[in-house]
Amino acid sequence: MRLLIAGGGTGGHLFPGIAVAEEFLARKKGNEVLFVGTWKGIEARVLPKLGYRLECITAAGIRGKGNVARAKGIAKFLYGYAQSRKILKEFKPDMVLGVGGYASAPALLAARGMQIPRFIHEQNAIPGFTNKMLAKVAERVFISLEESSDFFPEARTLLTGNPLRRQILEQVALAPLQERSDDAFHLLVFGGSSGAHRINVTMGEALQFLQDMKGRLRVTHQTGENDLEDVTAVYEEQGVSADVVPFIDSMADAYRWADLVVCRAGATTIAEVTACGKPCIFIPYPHAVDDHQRRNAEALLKCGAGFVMTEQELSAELLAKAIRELMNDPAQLKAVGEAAQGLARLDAAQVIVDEMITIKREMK
Ligand SMILES: CC(=O)N[C@H]1[C@@H](OP(=O)(O)OP(=O)(O)OC[C@H]2O[C@@H](n3ccc(=O)[nH]c3=O)[C@H](O)[C@@H]2O)O[C@H](CO)[C@@H](O)[C@@H]1O
Repeated sequence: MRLLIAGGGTGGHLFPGIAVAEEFLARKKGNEVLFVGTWKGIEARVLPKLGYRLECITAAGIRGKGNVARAKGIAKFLYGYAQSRKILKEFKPDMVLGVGGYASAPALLAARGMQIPRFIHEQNAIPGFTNKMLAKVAERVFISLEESSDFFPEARTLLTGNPLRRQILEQVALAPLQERSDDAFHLLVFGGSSGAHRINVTMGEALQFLQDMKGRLRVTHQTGENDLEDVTAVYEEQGVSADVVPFIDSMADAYRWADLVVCRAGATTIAEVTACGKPCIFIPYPHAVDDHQRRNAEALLKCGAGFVMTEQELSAELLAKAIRELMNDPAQLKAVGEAAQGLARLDAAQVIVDEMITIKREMK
């Protein structure tokens, strides 16, 4: 069978797509996957390295901008639609899965015109415009969180959770076997797939308040592309041992290593840290559509499964205080990690692949 996966832009959309691709390819020798995305998206950097085929189309948002930008968006959409039809004719997929992001709309709509079964996956509690629109033409809408069911037609919506990549699932299986030999404290700081400037700056400033802890503190800090040099310099100045990188290829290794995580609260990040049972201080991105990151984080806070600091309350001193307290309270860290793990759902990719294959067979 052949599966086309459309969308991306950010890691939060792309990585669940990769998780479904892994599951689909593992089902049967000879299964094929093709991704459709854009050159600007994270997919153009990540997929070729992993050995996946990627076709890039032209796509852009067409909502809520000035008239000129809107007209340009529509023209790009129509061009992307024509490109998608051509790709579909050549690849002849049995089914198409949209994972959100600009490229998913032209590809899914072209699939509709060619009567190829179509599916979408929504990662967030509050769906974006593209998925709300595409739900009208999808055979099934797979959702990660109960909250988003209100936005989609009940009869065609299935709660699956957010698909996790094999590297993360393997980490989950390994976790109980791992023991640490040193008494260093491992802190992982990352700001979603593109890094977070505010987290970079605040964490850098927090180091001055953690001087008494620096004997034990080891940090891995993902900065994104822009702040790498500045953040590296701050750790050096403050004498805190750190591995500062623009992007982490193996998040599974990073999670395994970490005793505590400071991060944004994107949907895919949440799915991963809960699966790995990691205690986190979430700093939600305040400009995410409908403030959905805050909602994601608060859902965990409510269950004692994470800590939350909004950007409004965030300060270097407060962040340092929270880190220090948790460094000195392994019992609390353990309890919060376990509560997080209790919320994880691990079989999303399997359920999605099962459902797509079943529906494809029924439609024959
Ligand atoms: C600012 C914004 O609107 N962000 C959205 C975007 O975020 P973003 O792309 O940051 O999404 P998430 O936080 O959900 O996921 C990040 C993904 O990137 C991976 N990763 C991250 C850092 C790294 O160095 N290496 C790496 O592989 C993580 O393992 C994870 O798989 O899409 C998500 C899913 O639609 C939304 O919930 C987020 O709100």
